[in-house]
Amino acid sequence: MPVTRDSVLAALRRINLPDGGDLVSRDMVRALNVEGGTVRFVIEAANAGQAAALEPVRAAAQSAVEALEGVVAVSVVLTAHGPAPRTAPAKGLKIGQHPTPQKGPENPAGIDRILAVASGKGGVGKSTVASNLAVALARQGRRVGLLDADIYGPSQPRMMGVTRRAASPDGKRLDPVIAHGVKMISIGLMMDEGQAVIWRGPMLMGALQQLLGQVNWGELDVLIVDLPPGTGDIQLTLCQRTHLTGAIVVSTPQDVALLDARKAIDMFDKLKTPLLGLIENMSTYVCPNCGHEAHIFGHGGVAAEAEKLGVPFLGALPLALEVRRAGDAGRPVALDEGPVAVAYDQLATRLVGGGMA
Ligand SMILES: Nc1ncnc2c1ncn2[C@@H]1O[C@H](COP(=O)(O)OP(=O)(O)OP(=O)(O)O)[C@@H](O)[C@H]1O
Repeated sequence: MPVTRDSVLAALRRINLPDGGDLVSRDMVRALNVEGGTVRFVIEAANAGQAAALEPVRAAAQSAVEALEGVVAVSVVLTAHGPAPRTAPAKGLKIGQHPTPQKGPENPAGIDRILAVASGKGGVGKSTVASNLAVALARQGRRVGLLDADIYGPSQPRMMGVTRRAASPDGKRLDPVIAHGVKMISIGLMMDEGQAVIWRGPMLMGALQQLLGQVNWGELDVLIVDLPPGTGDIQLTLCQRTHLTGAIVVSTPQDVALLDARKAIDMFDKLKTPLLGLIENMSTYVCPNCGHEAHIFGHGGVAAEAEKLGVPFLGALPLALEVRRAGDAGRPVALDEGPVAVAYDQLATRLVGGGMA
């Protein structure tokens, strides 16, 4: 018998909440979607504190739905309706200082690999790729960190759906926040939205050094670093102060983006950082209404460039409305099913298979 919306709701009515009522009577089930044997829904708590306490309820809801006849896969996400209370970093820890001397390149203890996601030009989807790749790797069971090194324009808090501040229990080191199974840190977790960072190069370099070394990353298989666009101080600091496993360069197929991508590639070459490959983002657009395929920014230019340079072409990612929506909603598209999620899963598989993540 195929599973229906009603049978899912009936199962959820049997999940009681610690403070009375059940998930349905308390109106906490959102975005219930039943497609074939796949069931997805969101449990929406009133605030982040309640959401944290409801993890056992989420697990019980997942098991109850999985047990229904006809169910093949279940995805249950716990979110908070309101923003979490902002806790300022403890006194004594200030991000933003001049760099401290370092003997040579070194990786923070416990981090096996560091991958940089870079682009020459802004707005080509580098942060989108970084967050989705992080999530796709975490879904494959890798222990993943995500460092938002775009100090002037941090976008990972929004893309990963984090509104709380990073805490520093001892005033010396920061705890990363955990979102969608990924440990994340960003200067955006220490500032109010709309507040600007106005630092010169040395301060940026010092801040990056802190975000790498003064964060309780724990054991990570891979740390993904979302770089700012271009070829500036942050890129230089990362390449010179760590042993980077390698860099992935994201570009759209447009000539003007490729021109800048070439500069980023040249920079990694000069800094002796291995280039793991190129990704073509916003490659094709398939109209959801008529199925017509359009190439808004061109198509195939990045693959051709990769061939010319003799570096791997890691894949083409479509221009899709759900990618933008998912980024804005703080829930990377790679968390769900669908063609874009499959593309990210394949990219993650390729990197894991090659020992790069
Ligand atoms: N494949 C895609 N399909 C649809 N929208 C996309 C896609 N990739 C990125 N976007 C959207 O394009 C915008 C820019 O993407 P993103 O912030 O990832 O680019 P960026 O290269 O990191 O930019 P910046 O230079 O600001 O760091 C975002 O709104 C994002 O949601």
